[in-house]
Formats: sequence, structure tokens, C-alpha cells
Amino acid sequence: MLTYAEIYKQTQAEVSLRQTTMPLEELKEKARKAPSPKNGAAALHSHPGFVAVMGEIKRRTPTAGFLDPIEDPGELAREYVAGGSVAISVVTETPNYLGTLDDFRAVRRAVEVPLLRKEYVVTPYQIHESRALGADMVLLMAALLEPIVLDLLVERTQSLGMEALVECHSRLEARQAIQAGARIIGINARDRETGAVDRSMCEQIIDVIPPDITVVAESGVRGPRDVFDYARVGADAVLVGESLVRSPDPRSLLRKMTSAAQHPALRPDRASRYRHHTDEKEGEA
Ligand SMILES: O=C(O)c1ccccc1NCC(=O)[C@H](O)[C@H](O)COP(=O)(O)O
Repeated sequence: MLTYAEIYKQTQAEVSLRQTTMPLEELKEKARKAPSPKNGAAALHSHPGFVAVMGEIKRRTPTAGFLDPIEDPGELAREYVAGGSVAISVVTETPNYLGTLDDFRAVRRAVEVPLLRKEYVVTPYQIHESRALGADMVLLMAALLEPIVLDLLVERTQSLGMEALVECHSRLEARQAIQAGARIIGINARDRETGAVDRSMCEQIIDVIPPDITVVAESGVRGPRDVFDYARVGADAVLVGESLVRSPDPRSLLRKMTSAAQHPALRPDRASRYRHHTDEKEGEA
């Protein structure tokens, strides 16, 4: 797997190439003409006290390899919505996930729910590009970006009416996301370097995040039980990719997940979990 520094460099080179065919000013004009963004944070927070499910569309992953050809991403997106997915994450990154900008366009045409563009975003160009595609949310990875760049990209995303979903893997990164003004924070259970999943990550981090910020638990959700467990620790939403893409019937798997997500035994109270960590050392991860 590439290091963050390599991803950063590679993405910048790809973006520079795209910029030669679509200059930034032209892209900004397209973004201005795109339909208004939908409220992704509200959708992900639409089951207060319970948990919402966001399905992800991707053909491949670095850890599992090839998953499915997904010949019609729009049709898969319709299945997700029919199963209760409140929003959809569309991976557009090509080298590792075999996603494309055309996948995003196809999903945008097919469904009305808010869409997250999932990509290694490192420059403002990609934010305008996301808006021009009709995105409502953009993924930003705290581990990939210097805090000052993260601040700038969150600001740019929100100034275009979208939400940034800032992904973190530690308490320190969660605090950087809060500092940057993120209104949606993703806690990713998967270690990017080893691919190993630690589902306790959400519980380890969530208490540093104020309850008015939407928390999305990401990665390794295999079925309704995992959704229930993430709901129990206070996540507002879960992001589910691989198990849905591999499923012969994603609609019915999603229905099972969404009903587990609204189990009557669930009433987690984020407000009482949240602690102001003024006593924590700055360097703590
Ligand atoms: O999915 C991977 O193999 C992967 C490997 C290394 C870094 C990141 C990776 N995935 C990124 C993600 O955020 C997941 O696509 C997302 O959380 C959904 O997870 P899953 O349901 O396990 O597909």
C-alpha cells in the first residue's frame, strides 16, 4: 500500500493532468450551475437515538482485492435506497478502488439521496470538481492532510454548501477534525497500512466528539449485529461497503441492517458520553 506522502503526490499529479483539460475557472462555473447540495449531515442524523446506514459503491479494495464489476452503479444505488440507505458513498478513486467520475454521475442521475464523493482529496480543485458532479459531501482524511490544509479544505467544502466528512483514526485526528470545523466525523476502524479492522475504534474515540457533530462509524460492518454494536456506542450512522457490494441481495441485507439500527433496545445518549478533554495531553493519540 502507498504511504500518505505517496498518495498525496500521486493525487496532485492526477489533478494537475485533469486541470489541463478542465481549468479551475471553467470547473467553478460548472459547480455554480449544479443543482443545490442536499443536507448530508441531516440525512446521516435522521434517526436520533438510533443509527442511519450509508451504503458505499466500490469495485475493489486494497485489502480484499476485486469485489464486483458493478456494471450499473445507478441500479445498485437504487437498490441501496430501496433497502433504506439514507445517503450513498461513491468511490471515484481509480488505482486502488476502480471507481470513476462516471460512476458518480450515474449514481447522481439514479437517486435523490445525498451523495458522498469518496476520493483522496488534497486540493481545492477536487472540491469544486465534486460540487460540479453534484456531490453533497466530500471525504477528507485527517491523516493525509496537514492541519492547515484540512482547515482550508473543510472551509472550501462548506462554503460551496456541501459537508466535509472528516475521517479519523485517533483521538488526536478527531480533535483536528473538530478544530477544522467539521460537522461530520468518520471514525474508521480499518488501519490503512495493515488493513486490519478494530471495531472498538469508535468507542475509543467517540467521547471526544461533541454531540452536535454527526459521527459515522466506518469499515468492517458485516451484518446487522455490527450495526447494532456501533449504534450502542453512540454512532449516528454507519458506512457499509464491502458486505453490500458482495451480497447477492444488497436490498434485503440493508433492510436487516436498518432494522437492527432501529432496535428498541437502542437509546444511546451521546451527550452524556461526551467529556471535555481539557485535561488530556496535547500529544495523546
Ligand atoms: O477497504 C479497504 O480495503 C481499505 C484499505 C486501506 C485503507 C482504506 C480502506 N478502505 C477505506 C474505507 O473507508 C472503506 O471503504 C469504508 O469504510 C467501508 O468499509 P467496508 O464496509 O469495510 O468496505
